[in-house]
Amino acid sequence: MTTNIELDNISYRIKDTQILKNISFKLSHGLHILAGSNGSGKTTILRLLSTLTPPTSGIYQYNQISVKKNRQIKKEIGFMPQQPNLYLDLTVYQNIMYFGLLKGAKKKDIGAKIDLFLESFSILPFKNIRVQNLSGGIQQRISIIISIINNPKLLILDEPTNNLDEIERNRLYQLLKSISVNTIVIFSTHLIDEAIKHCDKVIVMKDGNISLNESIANMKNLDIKNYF
Ligand SMILES: Nc1ncnc2c1ncn2[C@@H]1O[C@H](COP(=O)(O)OP(=O)(O)OP(=O)(O)O)[C@@H](O)[C@H]1O
Repeated sequence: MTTNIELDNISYRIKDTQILKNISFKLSHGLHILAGSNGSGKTTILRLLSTLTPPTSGIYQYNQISVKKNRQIKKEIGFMPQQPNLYLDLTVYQNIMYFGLLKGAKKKDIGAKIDLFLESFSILPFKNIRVQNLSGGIQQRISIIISIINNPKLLILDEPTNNLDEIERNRLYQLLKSISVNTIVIFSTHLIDEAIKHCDKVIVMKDGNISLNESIANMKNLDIKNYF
């Protein structure tokens, strides 16, 4: 079955501050960019999609089932947070294995894929190094690998292009594009002009609302910057 998600009238408030305002949209497979200026609500909506943050009101459905009633879906979601959240005293291999097992992947499947992923992100030599000895950029790449190691049906990445050079970013876009053939992939980025060339759909947030939700094919006469 093709995965789909639907947000219906989702709001999120912290004390008296309304951060997300009555957001509704549907997503199915494909590569989606989430854009918007600083503070527009991108991280908040991505955390909500990942189920880490529950909405204050509204309904979030995953394959027509409320996520509140279906804890199993957490295993079908891959999430890369804006700041890597790794065990610093474990090695790269141990971190990926630990989080992969937590997400329900099998040890032998993780073992079979790990070197390929490390190689494709140019970090294979660091496989057995403790994370505390590695730069933020390398930790970022480990965090991307962790988000995809369990073959998620919904893959969410918060600013995955941070700390990556142009070659690595292009490799990432290709990887996400190939995953998105049968997976919902959504990522936030500030590199709109570059990322838009690789994506199927763009969602723009402005002040906690969705100001644009459009397929790239229909964007020809639209200037995305007008929606920021
Ligand atoms: N814990 C909090 N308490 C109060 N306000 C918050 C809290 N977390 C986020 N906000 C506010 O919610 C709004 C949305 O924040 P969010 O981090 O989702 O934006 P963003 O689009 O991801 O920004 P950036 O591009 O800078 O990462 C901002 O105005 C932010 O200040």
